[in-house]
Amino acid sequence: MPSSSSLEDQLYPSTPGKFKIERNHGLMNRQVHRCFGSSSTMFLWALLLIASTVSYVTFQGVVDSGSRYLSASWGGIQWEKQVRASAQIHRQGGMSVLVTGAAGFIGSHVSLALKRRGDGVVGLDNFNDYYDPSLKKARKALLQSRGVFIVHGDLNDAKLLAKLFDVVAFTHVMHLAAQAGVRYAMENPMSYVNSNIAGLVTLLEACKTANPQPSIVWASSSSVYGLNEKVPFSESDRTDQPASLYAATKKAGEEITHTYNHIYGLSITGLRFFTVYGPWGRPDMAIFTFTRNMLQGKPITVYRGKNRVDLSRDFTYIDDIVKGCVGSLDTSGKSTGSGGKKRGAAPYRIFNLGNTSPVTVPTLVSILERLLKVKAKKNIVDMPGNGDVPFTHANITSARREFGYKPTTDIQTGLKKFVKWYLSYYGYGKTTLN
Ligand SMILES: O=C(O)[C@H]1O[C@H](OP(=O)(O)OP(=O)(O)OC[C@H]2O[C@@H](n3ccc(=O)[nH]c3=O)[C@H](O)[C@@H]2O)[C@H](O)[C@@H](O)[C@@H]1O
Repeated sequence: MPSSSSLEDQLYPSTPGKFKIERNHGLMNRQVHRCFGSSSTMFLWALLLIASTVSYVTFQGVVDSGSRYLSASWGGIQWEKQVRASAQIHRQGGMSVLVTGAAGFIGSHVSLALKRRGDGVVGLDNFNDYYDPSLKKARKALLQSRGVFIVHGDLNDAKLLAKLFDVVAFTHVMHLAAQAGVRYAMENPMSYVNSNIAGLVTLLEACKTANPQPSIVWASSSSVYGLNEKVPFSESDRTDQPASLYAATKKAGEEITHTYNHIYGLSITGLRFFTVYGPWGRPDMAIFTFTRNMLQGKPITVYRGKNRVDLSRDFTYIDDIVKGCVGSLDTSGKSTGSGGKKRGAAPYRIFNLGNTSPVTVPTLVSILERLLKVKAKKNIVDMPGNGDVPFTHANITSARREFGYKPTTDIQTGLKKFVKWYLSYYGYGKTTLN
């Protein structure tokens, strides 16, 4: 039978602030005695207290795990069935690919292309509101109609990633989830750190632990070339003078993936995309905002570089990028590690995926004017120092040599396809395109 002092010990364990506690002891003793009267009733009260504490803790546990399943949209038998069905391979020698950012612009296109040729595809996306999530939901519906299931979850959810690798032995990961946009990094820097650094590491940790380890192809960016002036940009050019935090996080991603390749034998391919555009594109990008504003009769802001030089971009059409992504996956080579241990050297590759024909922003606007039959109201302003670079231009020799990458869509053709999609998606009815 515990003495009253042992109960007091539980209430007031020995601490460095002993003097104060002893002072309170007397008071506590008096209160305890007033409440409990005799030592036997005190014991009963003690039992009751312990029992209620235990049942409270147990109840909290149930509530916690219950709320995780209630709030998380993943887990359960039905969910696992959907994941497995989506990952099913329907061609000989096919692969099962986890596509992160599958409800995004490039992710949705790559997912569809892989599924179309018979590969297994499972998407992962957190459907954040960096831009209108209804567009992401529409892409999701499209993918769902083609048999691609998108898991609603976050890259930083290590438990979810472990579960996914538990349910499916993915052969490849196409990592396209990221915080994109060069200028938004001034507004919300931490979102870049969360997605492009922390999220990337969480994913790599899951990949390194997975057995078998998948091969990883992931989205870097042309922005890593930063303030370089030598054109066209080659993969071996310096990438140590980024102009935005976005670019810095992508550059960091290249270093981080190198570490995982080196230590754990993960096969890694980084793709430096050059201003990708096309149907289902990103609403934060210039082609999208220009089109929207011009159709709504609103002005557009056209940035201009130093000495009134026009800015230019190596705008690359989505279908060409998809071919580059699929080519990278097909030639990625295997990861060598298992159980978190490296068993040999694995490929580490970086490729530019651009169009090789830069176009100035004013030229872009004039093509849109012709296609939309609208005269743009242009505000021409000096390029603010918020992350932009004056020009980009890709050298694609490496990607051509490794997997026959050869962009075939010029800006006129690509913009025509984009505008056609835009008009139909946003209900502008039938417009004949020139
Ligand atoms: O290639 C890349 O690495 C990057 O391409 C784009 O970045 P950016 O080239 O800046 O694409 P846009 O935001 O569409 O801008 C295209 C051009 O239009 C200009 N622009 C943009 C917005 C605007 O209001 N006015 C304007 O003149 C920009 O200065 C730039 O020269 C993407 O937003 C990045 O996520 C991607 O990583």
